[in-house]
Amino acid sequence: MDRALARPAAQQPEWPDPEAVRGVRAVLERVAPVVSAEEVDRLRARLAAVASGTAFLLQGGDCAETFAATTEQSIAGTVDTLHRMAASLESASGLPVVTVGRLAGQYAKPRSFPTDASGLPTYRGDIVNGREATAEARVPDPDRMLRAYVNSASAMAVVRALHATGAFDPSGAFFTSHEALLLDYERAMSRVVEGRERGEPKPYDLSAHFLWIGERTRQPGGAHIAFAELLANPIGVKIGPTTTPEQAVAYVERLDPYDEPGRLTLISRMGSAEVRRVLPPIVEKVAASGHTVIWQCDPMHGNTVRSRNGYKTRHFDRVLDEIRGFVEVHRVLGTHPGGLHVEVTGADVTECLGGPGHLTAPDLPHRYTTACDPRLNRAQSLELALLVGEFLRSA
Ligand SMILES: O=C[C@H](O)[C@H](O)COP(=O)(O)O
Ligand SMILES: C=C(OP(=O)(O)O)C(=O)O
Repeated sequence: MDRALARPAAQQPEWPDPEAVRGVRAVLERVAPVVSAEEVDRLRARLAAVASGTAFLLQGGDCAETFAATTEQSIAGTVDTLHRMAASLESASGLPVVTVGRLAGQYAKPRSFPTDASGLPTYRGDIVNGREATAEARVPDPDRMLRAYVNSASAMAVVRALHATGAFDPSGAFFTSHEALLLDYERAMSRVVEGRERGEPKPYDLSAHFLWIGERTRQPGGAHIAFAELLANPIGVKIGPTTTPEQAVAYVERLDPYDEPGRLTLISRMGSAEVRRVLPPIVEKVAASGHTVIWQCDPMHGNTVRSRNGYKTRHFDRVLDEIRGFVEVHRVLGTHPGGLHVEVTGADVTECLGGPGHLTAPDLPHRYTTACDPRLNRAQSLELALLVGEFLRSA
């Protein structure tokens, strides 16, 4: 693992005190994991069905969880929203839905610029620095990794308790995920587990069941892909509009060398204007490679715009249109439009435009609380699931 992690790693904080980072890593290397290897294996088995076309994957939650907002109420709101979305998708498509939260660990954010509009170092998620606009808050603090671990473990305990009460269908097993971005944290949460995975001991990143590599850190020569290559977890890779079919095949060959359905999810986030043009040659070339990946649509990250009153936002109609394009592409090519990856919350926020409340730019300031990118609110999320269910039924 050390060799993989010695490669260039994009989007890492410049910790002021490397010795303190080593100390925190040493603590995290000994803590009880957030999830278990058995649960990770169970998710892989469920994802194998998605890859082979007999199930659907719904993944969603906050863009950036924050320590302050990791409350029982907010977790329950997100979990409930995802379960309701899953129920709509399941009844429309006739396929069982595997539900994976972007929660209990989604604390690190890749950013477009190293500084923000006021010239301060950018906020990189609560696991790295503080959101407050002061130079002091923005200094990367390795102790935040300990707080992220504690919050993730307590969020996971809330998730388990919610499911234990019988409030949700017990067959709708709930798994967790986040972007494997902050390598100091992810490596420290990895544990070599004996006797699994072809009988060989293999590292599991037990900070979550499913980890993905983001659009900004998927460089083939970089540390993130090399790290993911070593893990037994199911892995996702975000692929944006600059991805070539050859690059997609290279990811598949490296990250799924034994062609194990459920191991790799390619998460396309092309934007509604590009999906119908860019995705088909990628899908064709990957299909021709003989590997069975999960094709998942992230209709959020390619459709971000700035509103005229200065808010980062996304329009419900563009989000929906990217999903429609994604489903159309797969229907034409005979592949399975296997999943949806969305930024959603159970709260009644005003961050994305359109949808059932017909939100417009002047509505955005009312309840714009995201720590990074805009999320669909509960009503928008449920409407989206209903409409996507219709595409899946009629396609
Ligand atoms: O969630 C995705 C990225 O972290 C986010 O879009 C980056 O946002 P920025 O362009 O404001 O840095
Ligand atoms: C950063 C993210 O997306 P992307 O890597 O696709 O930009 C994300 O999903 O939080």
